[in-house]
Amino acid sequence: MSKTITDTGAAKSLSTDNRAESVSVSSSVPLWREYYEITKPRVVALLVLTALVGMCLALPGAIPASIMVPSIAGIWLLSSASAAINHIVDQQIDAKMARTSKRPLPNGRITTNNAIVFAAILSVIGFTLLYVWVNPLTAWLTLSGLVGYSVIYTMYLKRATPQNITIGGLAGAIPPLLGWTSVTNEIHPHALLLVLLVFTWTPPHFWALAIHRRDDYAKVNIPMLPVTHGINFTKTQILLYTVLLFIVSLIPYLVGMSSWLYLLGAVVLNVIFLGYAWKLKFNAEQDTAMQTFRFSIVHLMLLFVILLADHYLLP
Ligand code: HEM
Ligand SMILES: CC(C)=CCC/C(C)=C/CC/C(C)=C/COP(=O)(O)OP(=O)(O)O
Repeated sequence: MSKTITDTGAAKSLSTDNRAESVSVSSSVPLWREYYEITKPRVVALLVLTALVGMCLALPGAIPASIMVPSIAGIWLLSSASAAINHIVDQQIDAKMARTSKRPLPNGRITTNNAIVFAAILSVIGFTLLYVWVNPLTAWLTLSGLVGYSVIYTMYLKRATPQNITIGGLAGAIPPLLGWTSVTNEIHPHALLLVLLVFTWTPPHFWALAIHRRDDYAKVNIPMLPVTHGINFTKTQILLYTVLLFIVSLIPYLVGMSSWLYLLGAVVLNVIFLGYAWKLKFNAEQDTAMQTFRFSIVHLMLLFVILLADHYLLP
């Protein structure tokens, strides 16, 4: 893991599985950082935040550390493993897309075999932590998230249908339920509501980026919505999903799960999101799609932080 390698343009053109061994490349980036990178750390951090909030909302008081620590670690490890598998499966298309061409696998800085071993180790440790120290329900549900993302979405849906991310989005939406089942061992309707929130948020989150990166996806024949149905149609879908997200965001207040603080936060965040989606559809500038994508991340993060604040400040 301590081997240092260099990144020259030559590495990019190699196409065998032994790229990292066969090329002498140098990079200022240590190897552990390359492994860290294939876990999609920032995506997984937000996923874990939603799991943490799901966990905290399941009980009125504090969560015992004996459950919280193995649960968060297990969800983190299995999500990271699924991201690493996504990097392994997608390395050929990643090599051809501008956004992803510098990733460690297409660049040969990590070999396929080493990435497989890495993902397997993370998976086994993560699953064991959840199964032994949390509960089997959470372990199996988290594993279904891994299979949903790295097998069903990445290997099949992504290449098969422009609805890939609406269906595949379920895997990314499941963490709040995982947090909840960690402490209660049951599937509660309120946890499913949190899943629905992330599920409805995913299409505007991703399609905003897909508009910006449309040509990348077209180049590698990935049937993302802007490629198959055009940019205008995608913008309409984004706008409709942000309206739907607005409505879904009100439900936690309407069913008495959260109180006025959450309602206030949800309304403000969704008005802003709707504003971005409106601008994207009717008055877009060069950077509006990327601004919408970036705001989607802030939106989900703040929405879940506010859910948490509401839960503890206004019990
Ligand atoms: C099928 C569902 C999803 C798709 C297709 C998707 C797609 C993407 C893509 C393509 C990127 C850009 C990554 C990059 O440039 O490296 C991204 C970034 C991001 N996504 Fe998603 N996403 C999905 C679900 C989620 C979920 C459920 C979360 C969290 C709860 C999430 C959080 C993030 C974050 C935080 C980033 C920014 C990462 C960074 O700055 O490096 N995404 N997403
Ligand atoms: C166990 C569990 C809960 C798993 C969580 C699944 C997970 C990590 C979801 C993240 C979704 C995501 C970033 C999709 C993008 O994949 P992409 O291949 O379309 O994007 P890319 O081109 O950037 O690789």
